[in-house]
Amino acid sequence: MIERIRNSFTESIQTKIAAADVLPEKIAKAGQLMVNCLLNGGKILTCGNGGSAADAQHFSSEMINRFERERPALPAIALTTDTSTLTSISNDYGFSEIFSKQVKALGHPGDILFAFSTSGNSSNVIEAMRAALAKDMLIISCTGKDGGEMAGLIGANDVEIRVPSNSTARIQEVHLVVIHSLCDLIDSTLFGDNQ
Ligand SMILES: O=C(CO)[C@@H](O)[C@H](O)[C@H](O)[C@H](O)COP(=O)(O)O
Ligand SMILES: [Zn+2]
Repeated sequence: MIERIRNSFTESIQTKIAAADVLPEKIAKAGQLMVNCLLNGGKILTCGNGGSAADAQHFSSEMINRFERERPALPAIALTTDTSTLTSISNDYGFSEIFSKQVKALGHPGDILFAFSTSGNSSNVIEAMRAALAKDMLIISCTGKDGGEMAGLIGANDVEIRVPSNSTARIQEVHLVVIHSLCDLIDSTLFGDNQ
């Protein structure tokens, strides 16, 4: 038991070290896109399944409420939380449309879709990306493994932040660091260096 626990910590640390080598430029570009979006009056829509749904909500709550300092509320919407909307879309159309219908309803040109999927192959997240493209929104994706089908939907102005790992759990653990890095970039760029 103790050895298994130690292995989880070691693997998580090693994945984060590998990610620190390859992801900073992608995260910096994503942070700049988010800052530009917010300065232009846009908002950020987030989505994902399971642990990635929690990640989507984690990010939007830090935008709407706060991260590490007092500052104005920032506009973000997690598309994972309205059970009436989620169940009715699933029931009437199908699970793969639960996010895309919300993107069609709420998304505007210049808004950002922040999409989480460790495999890059969740159909509802893929459909959300397609809906965002049709709305002239930008896409920032947090993925892992080989990027899946989502990787093929990323355009020149979008950003894919792909964690170099094949483990869903380890990928999710790095996604949380990415979320907090983005919050820090947004706050420091918009409201000054707090360090
Ligand atoms: O949190 C975990 C595993 O750590 C799971 O709940 C996981 O999020 C679910 O299996 C998701 O459905 C996986 O979807 P995805 O990351 O491949 O898009
Ligand atoms: Zn998990």
